[in-house]
Amino acid sequence: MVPVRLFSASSWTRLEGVMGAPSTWAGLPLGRLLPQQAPPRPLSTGCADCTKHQKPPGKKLLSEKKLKKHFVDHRRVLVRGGSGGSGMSCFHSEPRKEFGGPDGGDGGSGGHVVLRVDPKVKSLSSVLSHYQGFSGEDGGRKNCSGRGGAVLYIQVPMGTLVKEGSEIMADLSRPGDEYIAALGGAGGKGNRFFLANDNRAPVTCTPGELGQERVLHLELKTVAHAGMVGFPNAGKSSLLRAISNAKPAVASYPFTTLNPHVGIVHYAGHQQVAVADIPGIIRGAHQNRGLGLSFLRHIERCLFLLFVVDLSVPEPWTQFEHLKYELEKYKEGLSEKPHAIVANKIDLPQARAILPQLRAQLGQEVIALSALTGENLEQLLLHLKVLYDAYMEAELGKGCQPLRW
Ligand SMILES: Nc1nc2c(ncn2[C@@H]2O[C@H](COP(=O)(O)OP(=O)(O)OP(=O)(O)O)[C@@H](O)[C@H]2O)c(=O)[nH]1
Ligand SMILES: [Mg+2]
Repeated sequence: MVPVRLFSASSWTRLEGVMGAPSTWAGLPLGRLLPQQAPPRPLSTGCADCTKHQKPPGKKLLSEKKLKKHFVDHRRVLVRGGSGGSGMSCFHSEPRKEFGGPDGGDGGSGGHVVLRVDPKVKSLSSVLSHYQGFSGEDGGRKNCSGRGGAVLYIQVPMGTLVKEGSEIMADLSRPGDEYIAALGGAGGKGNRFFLANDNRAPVTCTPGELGQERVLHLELKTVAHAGMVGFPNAGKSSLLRAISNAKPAVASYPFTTLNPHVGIVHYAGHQQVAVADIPGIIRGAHQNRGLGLSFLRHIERCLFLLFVVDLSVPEPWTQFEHLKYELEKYKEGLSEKPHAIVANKIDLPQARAILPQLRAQLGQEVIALSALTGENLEQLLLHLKVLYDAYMEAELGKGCQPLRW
């Protein structure tokens, strides 16, 4: 199947801002927008006119370093369910009705605290360190039960792993997934509850229970269909920019990308493949060299991998071997995932010369392309679709619900 659009596709990137607004309107010089000599005003007219000449508001693109501050992939959270309301102790009172009997209502139960996946949330930065659920209301007279506490939802990004101690409690990897982080306490009983044949006028009522209290560790592991793995400067971010409209920073120095970015590639029939740009890996990353292990876990969740090799270096095939080695050292079998090898920077003259040698060394299909000029990007997009279709088929064959974007 042929992709609908090659260079433009809707996407989301981690907390990335909207492109900056143009500095002048419609290319007009500022002098033409503002009168040369403003006529004297008889009265102050506020800013209604001045605002016309102000720059239209627009969000600035966040730099990768600022983005790093916003991108949080670990959080320790103390969650406490809401307390139950207390039961009531009172007696029915009505004119000319003696001994009306106990009519104290039960307290409402406390609200749960629930973690819920919101696809719009991209990092754990919005998750606070402490949550207290809503308490239930106390019971009332005339057998009225107290209102139960509302559920408190904490929105988390897709791919959040919930751990208690070292035990994994939940893996929230699909939109709408929920996990009850803390149960609300049960409401207390009113004195009506204690009415019995041998006790016609109980005064006993019980207080509501406290909500459950837990300390949870939330860990974000990016979920995408394809993960781009490569050395720094291999051109991963440039490639993601070329195939989707995600806008990760591109620069000629290593470790430009500090957080994973996800872009969406659109195909015919509203099919969307999510591709993640993972920060560069170097030799010894599993020993925490370079950016180390902190982001290798983002690769774990990707369903298939795109190894991006830089054709401008003298022996590009060693890059592929080192990448595989690092992945294996991090987690056994990680490099065995379905993958494609992408050789970038084919536009450079030395790259064309070295390509046959790379193919011979690897003995596998290599997609040679240029993220800069757009040469041969179609082959990558077609291959991506083949990998995606194979995954969908396998999941549907197993009776599982495949990950759709
Ligand atoms: N000639 C040429 N240069 C490229 C190509 N793709 C990327 N580059 C350049 O290579 C440099 C690194 O590109 P990036 O996309 O930032 O590389 P990266 O793999 O994301 O790097 P890190 O974020 O540091 O891991 C930039 O100067 C790009 O302009 C290409 O196809 N041809
Ligand atoms: Mg990058």
